[in-house]
Amino acid sequence: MGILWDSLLLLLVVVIVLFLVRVLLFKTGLIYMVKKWRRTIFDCFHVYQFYKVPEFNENVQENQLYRKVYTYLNSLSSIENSDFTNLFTGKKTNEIVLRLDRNQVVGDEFLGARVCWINEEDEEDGSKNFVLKIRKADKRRILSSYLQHIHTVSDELEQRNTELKLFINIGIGDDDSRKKKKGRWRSISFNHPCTFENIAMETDLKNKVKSDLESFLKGKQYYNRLGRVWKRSYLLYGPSGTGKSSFVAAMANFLDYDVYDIDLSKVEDDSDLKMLLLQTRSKSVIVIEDLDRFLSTKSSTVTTSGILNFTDSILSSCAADERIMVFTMTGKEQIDPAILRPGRVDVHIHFPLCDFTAFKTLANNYLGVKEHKLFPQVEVIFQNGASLSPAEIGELMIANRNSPTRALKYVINALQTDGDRRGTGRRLLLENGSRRSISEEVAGDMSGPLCGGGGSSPAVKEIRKLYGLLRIKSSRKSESYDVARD
Ligand SMILES: Nc1ncnc2c1ncn2[C@@H]1O[C@H](COP(=O)(O)OP(=O)(O)OP(=O)(O)O)[C@@H](O)[C@H]1O
Ligand SMILES: [Mg+2]
Repeated sequence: MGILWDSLLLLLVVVIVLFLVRVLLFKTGLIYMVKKWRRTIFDCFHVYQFYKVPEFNENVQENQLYRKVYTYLNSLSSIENSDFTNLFTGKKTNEIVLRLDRNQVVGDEFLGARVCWINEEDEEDGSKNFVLKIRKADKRRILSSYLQHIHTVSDELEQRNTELKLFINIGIGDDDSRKKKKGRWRSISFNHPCTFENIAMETDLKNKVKSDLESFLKGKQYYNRLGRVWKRSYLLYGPSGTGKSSFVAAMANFLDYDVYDIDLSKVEDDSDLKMLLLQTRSKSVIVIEDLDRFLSTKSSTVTTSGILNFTDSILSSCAADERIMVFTMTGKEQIDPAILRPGRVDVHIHFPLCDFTAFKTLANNYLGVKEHKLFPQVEVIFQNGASLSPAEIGELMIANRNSPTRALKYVINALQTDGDRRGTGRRLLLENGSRRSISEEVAGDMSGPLCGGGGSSPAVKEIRKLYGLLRIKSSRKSESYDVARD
């Protein structure tokens, strides 16, 4: 009897002690330490194999697998259990996304096997790798199907994530760029709202460009059969403020392509330009803005032949395909014809100053006005040869959007005082070397929201800042669309 009581008492004591230990472990967080020790002890009885997935290959070209692993790991719920995780706001309101921090470990399970990923980042040269740690005993059984699984999941996630990216190149001398292993492109989300519908442009021309882009998208086999790289190049030329950059954004949105905006002033030399091209991804629009201005600068380090090689040398066949290249410039007269020859630049699109049709599109888009009693007057002014850029007209309309009549009066005034590019007005302006900008003129003459302090409103300043005082005369009669060759 006494032994029975003793045993029961002992059992009770053991249960109480176990309960207290459990409370202690869970309340204090000691449990995590215990788990860690247990894992370390188990690790001693296993042989592991490591696989490294570097961000770039030896030519600093992006490793596609790295991007897939990145997408996959950041979708795992176990990322929460990593010791250090970054929190970012997501695309939706109140959404928070988790991102693995550098040199952190995240665990995963596949077909009953446990694997680990380490997000390695070298502090010295900035190179990044994912390292997969897998038991040798499991390797043969799961490795290839696990990698396949990562491919499938990340492809699905990427398809769901329709966010486009804008890449900009940084200079060799910029902050951490000496750490060459990080590559030269930096990206941000590309949220430009411009679509072809927003652009005031001949409908016919717009449709031609759209169908050209559509047939490009479907043309993989066709290009392959011809033995040509699957890419297409466009030249957008015309005066400032006529919508060239907006058109590039509309193209990217139409195609669902990322945009690579090459800042030539940050390019060291021709071979640097080649490296930048090699580091671009497929399904992208590669833009070089204001090419004419850059090539006319004597001090530029990138040469015409560098641009030629960039557009169609053997090198371009080594870079990712399914690319659109776009060059913008004010006029193509000064450009070496070799750069613009068919094959290098397939389509030339002229962006003229506003005509009456474009003006009506702008009035509809900006003011919601399809017809107005002032339209005939505006039409006559355009017929007499006056014109402004869509940007200038658009700014006046935005600033007066609450009153279409006032907006149209401003536009009429601006066209009359400043729009005659062929008249004496322009010559005088050039001779004097200075003048009041259109908006200042308008503000001085008319009442309205723009009038505060003789044209010092933000809209006026903006126009002046953006488009300068002297603009280049454009030939409005030129053929707008010219498919150079395909
Ligand atoms: N054809 C157009 N249709 C609608 N909006 C336009 C058009 N052209 C210009 N705009 C408006 O004017 C502004 C400036 O246009 P954008 O920057 O595209 O001109 P740009 O031709 O690239 O000028 P620049 O040669 O100075 O770079 C944009 O906000 C755009 O909305
Ligand atoms: Mg532009």
